[in-house]
Amino acid sequence: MAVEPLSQKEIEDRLSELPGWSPDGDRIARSYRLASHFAATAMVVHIAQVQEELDHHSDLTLGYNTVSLTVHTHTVGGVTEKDFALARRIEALAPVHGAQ
Ligand SMILES: C[C@H](O)[C@H](O)[C@H]1CNC2=NC(N)=NC(=O)C2=N1
Repeated sequence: MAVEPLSQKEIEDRLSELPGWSPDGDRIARSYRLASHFAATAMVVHIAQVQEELDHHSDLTLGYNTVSLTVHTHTVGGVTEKDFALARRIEALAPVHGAQ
């Protein structure tokens, strides 16, 4: 997969198709609210499985009933298609966990 940094317009276009995700400096970011701490923790484990599968990892914070994460591509120090591929996979698994 291409790992060239995306332009601001390319990032904005892709974010427009990912409700809840937003630009955050040289990253993209999303926060989820869940029904309990255990639900949030289970979602973190699921995200970790997907990240290992993709070999692409977010920086993630587990709160009482929240999961907050940012994603960027370390090797280029910016946002690439790999970040959006991970974001889409996280969006796809979020409903399983009742994440808002
Ligand atoms: C060696 C390993 O494939 C690389 O370090 C991977 C691991 N996970 C990664 N995750 C992210 N977000 N960016 C990377 O450049 C990256 N590189």
